This record gives sequence, C-alpha cells and structure tokens, in this order.
Amino acid sequence: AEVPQTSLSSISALGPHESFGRLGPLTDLVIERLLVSDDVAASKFGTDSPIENPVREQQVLDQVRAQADALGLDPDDAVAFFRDQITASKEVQTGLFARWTAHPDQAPTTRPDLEQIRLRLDQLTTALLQQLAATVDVRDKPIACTVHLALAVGSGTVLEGLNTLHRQALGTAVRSVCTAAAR
Ligand SMILES: C=C(O[C@@H]1C=C(C(=O)O)C=C[C@H]1O)C(=O)O
Repeated sequence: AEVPQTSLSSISALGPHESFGRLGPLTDLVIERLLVSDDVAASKFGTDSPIENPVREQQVLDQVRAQADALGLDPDDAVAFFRDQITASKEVQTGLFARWTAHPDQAPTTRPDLEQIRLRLDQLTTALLQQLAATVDVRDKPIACTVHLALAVGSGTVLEGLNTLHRQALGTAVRSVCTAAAR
C-alpha cells in the first residue's frame, strides 16, 4: 500500500501496518488521523484550547472542497467524509480528556505543538483525498465495498491494536466510505 512516509511511519515507531484489501490504504490513513488525535488531545489538555475549534474545522473543510474537484471527487461527498473524520477526532479527544481527568497519572507529561500537528493533518487531508479518488470504483459497488471495508477495518484494528475508544471512533470515521461514491 502506498502510504506516504510522512503519515504512518512518523507517528508509530512500528511503521505502516497495511490493512488488508482495496480499502486498506484508505483505512490506514483514517486510523493514522485518529492516532494523531491523541497528539491533538495532548496538545490541548490542561490548556485553554477547547477540543472543538469551528474556525479550524472550516479551514479543513475549505481545503477539502478546493482539492476534491481537482481529483474528480464530488466536493459535497468529500466534505461529508471529512466531517466524519472531524467528529471521530473529537470523540477520541473527548474520551482521552475523560480518561486523563479520571486518572491523572495517565495524562501526558509533554505537550506537543498544535500547529505542527495541524501541518501533519493537512498532509493527511491530501493523502486521504487521493485514496478516496483511487477507490471510487470499489466504493461505488455497495456489496464489494462493504466486504472490503470490513476486511480493512478488521485487519487495521488488530494490526494497530486499537482500544475501544479508537475502535468506536474508527466506526464513525468510515461510516460514509461506501455511500459517498454511490450517488
Ligand atoms: C484536530 C483538532 O480538533 C478538532 C478537530 C478537527 C479536525 O479533526 O480536523 C479540527 C478542529 C477541532 O474542532 C484541532 O483543533 O486541530
């Protein structure tokens, strides 16, 4: 799977995990974005920065809309997919804030720089859009898509060792993968 060097291997010392099937590369990027959300949460926890930042969300969605067209994607479908990515990121952040508040010993001891993290998220935006474009044919076929998505999510969950919080967020993040192309 052609997962950009900057995404998977930079966040995880284990490197790319390569979820199975035609939707494996897309799913790897979705998982990568969820794992970056841990860094986002660590950058905000104990500061005045709220989990939800509507101005930044609009910037992300504007970028998506601008790039989607050039890739031949329906901009509304691409935006819908990224709304799910943002919702999933906030689910992860909310879950981690709750855990760290209840168990301060588990809270991060260093605070990564949010601006740096957002640059990485911007790279993931481009990579995710490229994978959406590369998978239109399979995402257009509901049964094949459902099978490939289950395979990719199942293998990705195991390979990345996702916990309950991240598994639930992954469910949110992929909920429109098989419908976004079918219009
Ligand atoms: C990731 C962040 O947290 C939230 C989630 C966002 C996202 O998933 O892109 C954008 C803005 C915030 O509502 C952030 O603040 O950058």
